[in-house]
Order: sequence, then C-alpha cells, then structure tokens
Amino acid sequence: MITFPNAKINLGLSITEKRPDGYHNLETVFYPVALEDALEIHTYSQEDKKFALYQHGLEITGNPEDNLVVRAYLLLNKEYHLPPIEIHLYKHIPSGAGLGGGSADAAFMLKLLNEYYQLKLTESQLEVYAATLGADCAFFIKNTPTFAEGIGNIFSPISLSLKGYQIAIIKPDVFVSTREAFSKIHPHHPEFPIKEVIRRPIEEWKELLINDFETSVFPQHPIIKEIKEELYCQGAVYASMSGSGSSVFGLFRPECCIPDLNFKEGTFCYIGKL
Ligand SMILES: C[C@](O)(CO)[C@H](O)COP(=O)(O)OP(=O)(O)OC[C@H]1O[C@@H](n2ccc(N)nc2=O)[C@H](O)[C@@H]1O
Ligand SMILES: Nc1ncnc2c1ncn2[C@@H]1O[C@H](COP(=O)(O)OP(=O)(O)OP(=O)(O)O)[C@@H](O)[C@H]1O
Repeated sequence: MITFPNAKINLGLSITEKRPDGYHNLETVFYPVALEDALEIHTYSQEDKKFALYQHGLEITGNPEDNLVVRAYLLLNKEYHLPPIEIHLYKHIPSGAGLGGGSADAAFMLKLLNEYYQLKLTESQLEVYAATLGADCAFFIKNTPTFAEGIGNIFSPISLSLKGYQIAIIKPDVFVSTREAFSKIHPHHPEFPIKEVIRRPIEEWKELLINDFETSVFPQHPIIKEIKEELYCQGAVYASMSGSGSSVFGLFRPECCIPDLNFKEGTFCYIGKL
C-alpha cells in the first residue's frame, strides 16, 4: 500500500514563551502543500527482521532505526504487535527545510498502518500517537489549514483557502538545526496576532505576517534573506521563510506567470499550485 506524505508551510510563526520543559510555545498557521514524498509498505516475508527500510531520492542523515517512519511503526507495533514490514521511502521533500518532511512521513506512516492492518484507530487517537513523534507531527493527521498553538500541537481549524495561488519553494544548500534556531529566539507576543492577520487580504500579509525565526536565521545565513527578496522581486504577493528554515516560499497570484527562477547550483526549487 502506498501513500504520499506532503510538506507544510508556516504562514506566520510567533515564538511566544519559553517553557520550563525547554520547549517553546508558539503560534502559527500550518498550510499543506502538494510537495510530496512517497511511502510504501508491504508485509515482510522474511520474519527474522522486524523491518527493512529502503530509502530513495534525497538523502536523510541518521540511522535507519531513527527514521521517523520506523519510529512510527515501532510505536504502533508496541501496542498492536504488527507483522514485520518492508518500507520504501522516496524522499522528495528536503530535510532541515522547515517543511515538516520528517513529521509528515511519520504521521502518514501511522495512517497507512492503521488502514493496512485495519487497526480502527480514530483521527484523535492517531493525533495522540503523532504528537509523541514530533512537535508538529499531529498536524499531518487531518492535514488541513490549521491554527496551531502550544508547542505546535494544539489545533483549531481555520477557514482559509489559497486555492489557485501558485507557490515557489526554494531551499538553499544550508542546513538550519531547529533546536539551535529555537535557542537563539527571544520569545515575545506578536504585535499583530497571526489569527487576525490571516483573515486580512493577502496583500497586507507582507507587512503584518512575521516569522520570528527570520530575525535570528537571516544574519547567520544571508542567502536565505536574499532568496526571500528575490521572490518579492519576481512578483510574489507574500514571501517568508518556513518554520525554522532554511526554505523560503513565495505565493504568487493565480494569473501570475512565475519567471524562471535562477538560483545557485545545489538550490532546491519547487513550483506548484495550492
Ligand atoms: C518550528 C516548526 O517547524 C514550526 O512548524 C516546528 O515547531 C518544529 O517542529 P519539529 O521539527 O517537529 O520539532 P521537534 O523535532 O519536535 O523538536 C526539535 C527541537 O526544537 C525545539 N522545539 C521544538 C518545538 C517547540 N515548540 N519548541 C522547541 O523548543 C526543541 O529543542 C526540540 O528538541
Ligand atoms: N523520514 C524522515 N524524513 C526526513 N528527516 C527525517 C526522517 N526521519 C528522521 N529524520 C531526521 O529529522 C531531521 C529533520 O527533518 P524534517 O524534514 O522533519 O525537518 P524540518 O524540515 O526542519 O521540518 P520542521 O518544519 O518539522 O522543523 C532530519 O535532519 C533527519 O535527521
């Protein structure tokens, strides 16, 4: 059985408080984007091993046992004693990009196992499992535009449709560690609350919708700022870094003809429709 975990972008990201457990409270809007990995599972015929992971496409750092698809499988296996499985993961979403690729894979693995082995878990139960695998992982269970708070795990649905808009996602060849990016933040409540800004016309977002990580990440990696500026030069109605970087997205009007975007070799570029 196969599934296609998709990326997310953050529309605004305010880091509001540091918590006693070291994590941070934040406010953001998660919006799904059709930039997808492919994830396929089969029951494994050789029963001497619990799982075999075959990776294709973009490289993922770390051991196979630490891969979030494996961690998702082992999590459900602990409770439901699943058969051994063979996993094929084709990575197309770059890692360390703020696009939630690893979290998406984990959440889609939970949904896939639920369906393949008819575990009959509800969406709420899947969200609880997902939350243990990553701060923004549970978003990918419903995978619809969502206002998130807490550590990125308390959700309320929002009525926001960017259908028809075009999106460009550009990731330079630099890696931003999410943990390190959080450690450089001075938490504060935003002047313009994201939940309110998002209801305003998209033309106003440029001035009002802010990703707090840009302040600390841009000086360290000026190339990310340059990409954002270039997207505005090319006609984006709104552009921002996603999550803790290093990717930047630009939203373009449905009728806009996105020109050829020429960035340095090694830069990841995706152009699609919302
Ligand atoms: C920044 C975002 O991309 C916004 O969408 C996400 O909140 C990041 O979520 P994620 O990649 O799933 O993050 P995790 O893998 O759970 O956490 C990585 C590290 O980031 C820090 N972290 C993460 C989320 C959060 N709300 N506060 C934090 O301080 C913690 O040091 C943690 O060890
Ligand atoms: N299936 C997976 N896909 C990508 N990364 C994975 C996966 N499993 C484990 N990882 C590890 O997780 C790290 C972060 O990956 P991910 O793509 O989720 O980060 P991100 O782009 O920073 O997203 P986020 O918006 O959640 O911060 C990678 O460096 C990698 O070591």
